[in-house]
Amino acid sequence: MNTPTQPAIRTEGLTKRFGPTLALDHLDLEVETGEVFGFLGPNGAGKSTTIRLILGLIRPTAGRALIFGTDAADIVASHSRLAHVPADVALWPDLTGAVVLALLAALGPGTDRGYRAEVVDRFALDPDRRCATYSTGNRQKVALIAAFATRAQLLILDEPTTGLDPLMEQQFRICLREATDRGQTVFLSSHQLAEVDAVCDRVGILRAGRLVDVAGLTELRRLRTTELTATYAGAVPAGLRADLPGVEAVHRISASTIAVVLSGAPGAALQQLATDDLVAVDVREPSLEEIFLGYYGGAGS
Ligand SMILES: Nc1ncnc2c1ncn2[C@@H]1O[C@H](COP(=O)(O)OP(=O)(O)OP(=O)(O)O)[C@@H](O)[C@H]1O
Repeated sequence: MNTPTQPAIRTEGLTKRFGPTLALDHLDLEVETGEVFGFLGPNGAGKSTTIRLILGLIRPTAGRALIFGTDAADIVASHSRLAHVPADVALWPDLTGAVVLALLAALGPGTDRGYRAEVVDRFALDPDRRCATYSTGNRQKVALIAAFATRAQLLILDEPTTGLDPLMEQQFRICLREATDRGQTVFLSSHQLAEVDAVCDRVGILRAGRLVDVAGLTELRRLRTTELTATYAGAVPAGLRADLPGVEAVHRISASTIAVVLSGAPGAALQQLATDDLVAVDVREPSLEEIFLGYYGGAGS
């Protein structure tokens, strides 16, 4: 049974090789119960491979994945605790949305039918239509509704909002919040940084099959670079203050203004700047997008 000490997901040296391709390389990851964990990475980084391993759809080359302490290879036991939305939702074309929802409810770990009806309304899904007539976004809605209506302890969502319009994305966020309020854990793979920024507690960043970082969003921002613009009462000093602690780059913006990129915490540099004859200082945190470009830039995926 589930005990509070077991993480929702734990991977230990999880590795998958497809012939010559090392899709996932010794992934060690823990997703705590109750958190919304964002799983990010560029195309081909190994996100879907990780999810398929966690779901027991493919077998690891090495290592293992545990769902609340149960090996992912024990499909029946691990799937009694999770619900899943795949990146490409395929539905039975001749069944209506309503019939598919009933079918998925019968397969899953238990469904709250009242809540499901509410979510069908919120997502403005017409459940009486045949799935063959649904757009990509509508198929995604069916899978999302089915997952959100379960009381599964873990929701695994692979790129869940790619086909949704902004209004529906908003509904998605509401459902997600309600799920976490109920104590459900969410593992969310996404390319959409704004979404991750809005909903995730922590993120794991995957690149070329390797985990490059796991951090809380605030921590991630703080640990990366800070952009600082300093305007002097007179001309900027010779040397453009490239001697400040943590300086990565300095640019002259005008005769009296410099832009400084700092790595790490900006406190020490700010202290030194305090002795300069400044008329204005602007400190800007990098956006999530800039942070990820920093991670993804260079060697590619
Ligand atoms: N069945 C397979 N056979 C061979 N190679 C595969 C297979 N599945 C995935 N790969 C390779 O493994 C690597 C990781 O792919 P994966 O689909 O996990 O990436 P991803 O991060 O989900 O990418 P995307 O964001 O594009 O969905 C890629 O190089 C991919 O080509």
